[in-house]
Amino acid sequence: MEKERQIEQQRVAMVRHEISNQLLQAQTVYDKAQKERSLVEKNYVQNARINTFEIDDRMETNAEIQQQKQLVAKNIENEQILNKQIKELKQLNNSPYFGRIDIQDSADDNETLYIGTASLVGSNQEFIIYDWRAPISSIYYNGRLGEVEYETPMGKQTTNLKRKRQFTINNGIIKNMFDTNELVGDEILKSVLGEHSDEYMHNIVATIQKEQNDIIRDTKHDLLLVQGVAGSGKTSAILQRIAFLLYHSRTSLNADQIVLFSPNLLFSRYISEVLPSLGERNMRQLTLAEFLAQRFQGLTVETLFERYEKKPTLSKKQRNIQQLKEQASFMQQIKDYVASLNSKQLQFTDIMLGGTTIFNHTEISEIFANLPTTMKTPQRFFETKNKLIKRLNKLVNKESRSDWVLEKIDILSDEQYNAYLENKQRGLFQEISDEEHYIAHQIVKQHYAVVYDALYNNYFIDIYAQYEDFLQLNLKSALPLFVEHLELHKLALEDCAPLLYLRDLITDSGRNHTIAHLFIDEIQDYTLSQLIYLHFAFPNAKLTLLGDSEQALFNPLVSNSSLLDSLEKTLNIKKTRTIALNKSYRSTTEITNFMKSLLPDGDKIQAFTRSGNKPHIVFANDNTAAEQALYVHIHKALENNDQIAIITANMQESNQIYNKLNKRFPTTLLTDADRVLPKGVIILPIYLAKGLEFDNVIAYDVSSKNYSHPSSIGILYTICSRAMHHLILISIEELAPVLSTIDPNLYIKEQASTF
Ligand SMILES: Nc1ncnc2c1ncn2[C@@H]1O[C@H](COP(=O)(O)OP(=O)(O)OP(=O)(O)O)[C@@H](O)[C@H]1O
Repeated sequence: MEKERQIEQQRVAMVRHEISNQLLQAQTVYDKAQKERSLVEKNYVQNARINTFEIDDRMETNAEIQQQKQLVAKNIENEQILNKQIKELKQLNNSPYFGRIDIQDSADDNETLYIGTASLVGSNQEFIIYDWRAPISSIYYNGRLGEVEYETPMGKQTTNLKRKRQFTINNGIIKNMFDTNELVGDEILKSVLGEHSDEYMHNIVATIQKEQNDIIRDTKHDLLLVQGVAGSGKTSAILQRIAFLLYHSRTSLNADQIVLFSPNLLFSRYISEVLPSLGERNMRQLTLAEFLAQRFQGLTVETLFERYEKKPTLSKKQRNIQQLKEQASFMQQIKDYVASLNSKQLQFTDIMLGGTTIFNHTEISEIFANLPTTMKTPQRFFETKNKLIKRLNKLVNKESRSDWVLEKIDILSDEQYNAYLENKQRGLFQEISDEEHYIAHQIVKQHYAVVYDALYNNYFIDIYAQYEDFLQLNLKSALPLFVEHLELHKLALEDCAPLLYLRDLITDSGRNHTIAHLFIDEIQDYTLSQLIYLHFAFPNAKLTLLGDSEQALFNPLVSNSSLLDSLEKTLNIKKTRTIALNKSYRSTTEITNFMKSLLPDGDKIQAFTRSGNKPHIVFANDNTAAEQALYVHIHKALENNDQIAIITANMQESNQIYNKLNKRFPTTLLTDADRVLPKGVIILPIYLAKGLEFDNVIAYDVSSKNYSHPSSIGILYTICSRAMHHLILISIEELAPVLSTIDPNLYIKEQASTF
């Protein structure tokens, strides 16, 4: 093998030499392109300044400026392509590839292929490195030695896989090299997983596992539901999937057409480096709270976290109402309600400017009522809007002749006058009166801009009053609380999806047809009504939904099959596929075995063989003893590590611990507005730790006081599954029932000393 290693090392050197050459060339072209652009830009600024008094000159200048503008845009595009190329080459220079496959199509047709994060083509058009996303590269992830199949644009192909080799190359030096018959050899994976947690998630391109590869390369389904146990690589796989899709459909898909809903802002930042590390631009990323806040400006929308914090205080009646609003049937009721709306029911509202009513709600209502009843509500609404805009245009025309406007023109400075002319050059009008009329029109249009805005944005319907009407007819008991919230400019989370659905169905707006892929992480935290709305809001998007029903913090636990069943029925999607990931990679075997024993059906979870310490359960008789144990474990962890996460059931607990710790340690209490995970001691409630992982985790306090309800098992499981290497649970007085039933061999029992 040593000889082989030398040969491979020589090849790495040869490839790096080629990369350096290409890098130099690309850099030269890039520098040239940049110089050219700045020259064109300079020219453009000078031309734009040219005196434009003579009409002929002006027209010529305009054409020239347009041409230069296009030139600049083209140059920028070129530069972006070159920039991407340079980045890819730099990355390849450090680690040109991670895999090699030797294949044999026929007896005398042997081929050796190297696989890396991007492809590298030599001067004779030969592939020195294959991109991991190329069809042939899938053999590396999928095939055992022998006859293997792979998909190509021309259909299935078969070949004979003779050898599979894995590398870890750093700075051009082969650190590790294995020949393997495993799907992807455990050795390299083990060493990757043994590393410390990082501020940013890493890509898994070199060690993608077969089931993950299925998720990544699926292009046949419109709904892909990934149900994976904690730490099974769901998030990692979908980020790789995004990179794959961008490559697979590179002529028709760009990163702006992909939206990922992530559970919180910390997570958004945590995963933000994965796509760039694969040479791709990041998709659009947002949390549900951000999405809703954008749509309900002026109101304070309850977040999932606020709701979680107040859950214990809700009455049974409130909880029932909440659940009703979150079901698919409620959204169907909204749909039926809109379909059967009559003109009298529509809650039109006055459009005002300053203190003056421009359109009165009765006038709007009459316009709507006079439209043919054969038209559907959204069509009638649209026609009403058109008529209102026409009336406003008429008003603007009429008003532009009024005295106040003419007086205003008289006192305009040259600068203001030109600003009103916008792109229209002085003198393009035949008569001076035409120019003045144009200016007058502009002035009045500006005066009525807010009214135009209100019409375009459909503000002539009071959607909240409409929802009240709907509740009055369909769920009367929910009305008082909704009204009470609204008076305080607040909106409960469960009302958001139905309200948006109602608004969009009536106004035929709010939908984004350009999004081609919608990814939702932590799907178990979404209600059916939210999913129905998101599917409606992004009608052309294929869905990739991933979650772990066991990590349901906010909603009742739903099994995989019933979730898929409801999604298929309610979203009406035909081509669906579910993929289960049962192997957990994040934590050591000991931690995985511990956390799986918390679940009734935890047996399905397989631990990846990476050994470490058993978790500790610390039993404390009182608060003082628990705090002492906490200090000791923090000290110990910080000796070898620069970060430790203390995860609690809720914010109140986090707050209390923070007050105790912040004088002793560099401590940060995280909130839902935080994006950065600092070093030192970090304290956070479990919902903010979603999707994240830490070397060291302390779960505080795991007593029955916090975790006696059966639904809290999911919370404990989620907390424990955040730990990669070390897990400590501290309990005060009576241990949570679920923990007291765990096999004592799975953890180390520790008694906190009382001082
Ligand atoms: N094929 C793989 N190669 C290397 N590392 C992997 C692989 N799959 C998963 N991992 C690692 O395992 C850890 C967990 O992965 P990830 O966060 O994607 O899992 P998840 O299923 O989304 O977890 P959770 O639902 O618990 O938040 C990460 O550190 C990730 O890098």
